[in-house]
Amino acid sequence: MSMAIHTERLTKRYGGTEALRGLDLDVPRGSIYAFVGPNGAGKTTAIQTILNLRQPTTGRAEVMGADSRALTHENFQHIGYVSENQRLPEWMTVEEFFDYLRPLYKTWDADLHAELRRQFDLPPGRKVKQLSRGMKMKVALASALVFRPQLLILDEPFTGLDPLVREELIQGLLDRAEGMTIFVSSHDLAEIESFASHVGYLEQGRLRLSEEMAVLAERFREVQVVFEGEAQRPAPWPEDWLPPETSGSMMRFVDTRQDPARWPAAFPTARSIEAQPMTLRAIFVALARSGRKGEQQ
Ligand SMILES: Nc1ncnc2c1ncn2[C@@H]1O[C@H](COP(=O)(O)OP(=O)(O)OP(=O)(O)O)[C@@H](O)[C@H]1O
Repeated sequence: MSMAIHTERLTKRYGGTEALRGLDLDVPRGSIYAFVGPNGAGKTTAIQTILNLRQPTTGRAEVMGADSRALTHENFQHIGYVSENQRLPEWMTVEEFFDYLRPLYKTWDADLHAELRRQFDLPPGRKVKQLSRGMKMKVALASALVFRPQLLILDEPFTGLDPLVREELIQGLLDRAEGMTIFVSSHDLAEIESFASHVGYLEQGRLRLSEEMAVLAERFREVQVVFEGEAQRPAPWPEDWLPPETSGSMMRFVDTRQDPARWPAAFPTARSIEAQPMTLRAIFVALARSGRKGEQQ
């Protein structure tokens, strides 16, 4: 079966800015795929191109087996999309908005609508423009879940929301996740780490890594080396170790292919070598820092 999302050498140029530079992305069906990366890495551009809201400069994308440039109303019956910048019809009440959407979807689920309304505590008679940011995101998410899409694409759904609202949104999402593919871009790494099955790290329009979250967590280790005297780095520095930070007799680096057997040979004058697992946030910071160093070289 095809991937939920598949892109091949996707590029997108805005004038002189290359937002996507040959993006090859595969999102397995049924996964909860976290799409992360520094500001300006191209996440929103990738999402908009995948959804045919923007045209690629070169390359192609497929969504649930269909070419992104040929997506029809029929395809969008199975694709939900919620974005941080989404505009909702401010002049409508919450209920009018749902009444407006209902006839557009064959798979609209009235029971699920009632359930979401209860779970998210949506005020049916309130005008959208009078809702708080968190409430608006709940309305947007409910409107994307209620027709039971096969693929749900979320672009920064948690930005600017308080921790309780985030928790409620995530719960609302996970309660309905079965059988669905969820592709979510976010900077809220602690939240993302708690529920994503896969992660892709985008850097300057290209994927630097894409894998199962558990594999990533197993692969990355922060290694701290304390030396007898001055810290000494091996030459050449291994390619799969991120650049070290050194202070006096101490060195810290990230081994991206956890391989403790190599450490003693690389640091013959070490007094101690200790390694720690890393959170997704720590992995992100290490990758972003090394990406920035790479840019400066
Ligand atoms: N409409 C546009 N016109 C010109 N440049 C754009 C446009 N939209 C995005 N860009 C540029 O393309 C690059 C990628 O932007 P994009 O918004 O896709 O990144 P992002 O990863 O979603 O960033 P963030 O995490 O900050 O939301 C950036 O350099 C941005 O300035």
